[in-house]
Amino acid sequence: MGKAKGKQRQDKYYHLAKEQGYRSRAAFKLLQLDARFRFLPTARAVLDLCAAPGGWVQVAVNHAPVGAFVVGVDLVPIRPIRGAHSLTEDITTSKCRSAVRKLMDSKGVAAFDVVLHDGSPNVGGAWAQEATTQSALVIDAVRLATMFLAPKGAFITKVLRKRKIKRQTPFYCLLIQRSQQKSRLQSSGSVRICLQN
Ligand SMILES: C[S@@+](CC[C@H](N)C(=O)[O-])C[C@H]1O[C@@H](n2cnc3c(N)ncnc32)[C@H](O)[C@@H]1O
Repeated sequence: MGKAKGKQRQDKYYHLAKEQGYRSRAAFKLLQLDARFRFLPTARAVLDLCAAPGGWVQVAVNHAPVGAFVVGVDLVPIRPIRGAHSLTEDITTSKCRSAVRKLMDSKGVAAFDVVLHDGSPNVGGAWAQEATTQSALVIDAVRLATMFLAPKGAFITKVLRKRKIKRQTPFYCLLIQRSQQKSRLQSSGSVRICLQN
């Protein structure tokens, strides 16, 4: 079964996003995660990987402290969001890593307190192919998180899980980086977020 399109996508969260000025219904997934884990209110620097059209970036700007350094990265350009920076880059490339580092250096930022990843491959089609490509993106996001996350920082990623009816269900897990071993990420819990009517 393919992804819902057009009117089928216009559920409660689609309308709420329109009402509240969010660019995507995905914004409510991050709002639910933050309501549960409270990682944004103390985040002075947030990196959002695969961020277009920018719903999560909007949530990060609204819920992180005023003046926080918020960066969204995507293959496609993100329309400007007040209080955020954006990079048009492929997160699987070293060019992207260099661009993020350059922007951090220009602002005197040493690490991100929160790294977010809501990436989905830009391909329609077979579930297995989409899930495999999405898993590869998660690995690239973990690599970037390992590189850029501050000690005790939070990394949030989307992982697709297959349901009985063969549709993908986004599944988000929260990982916290260990403070004593900066290069290791330790899972501190996971949560499944489904936006339902
Ligand atoms: C579900 S959307 C993200 C929605 C976003 N969290 C929001 O709230 O607006 C998934 C995004 O992943 C991006 N993407 C897929 N592969 C990518 C890659 N290799 N590098 C950067 N972005 C990628 C797509 O361009 C798409 O914009």
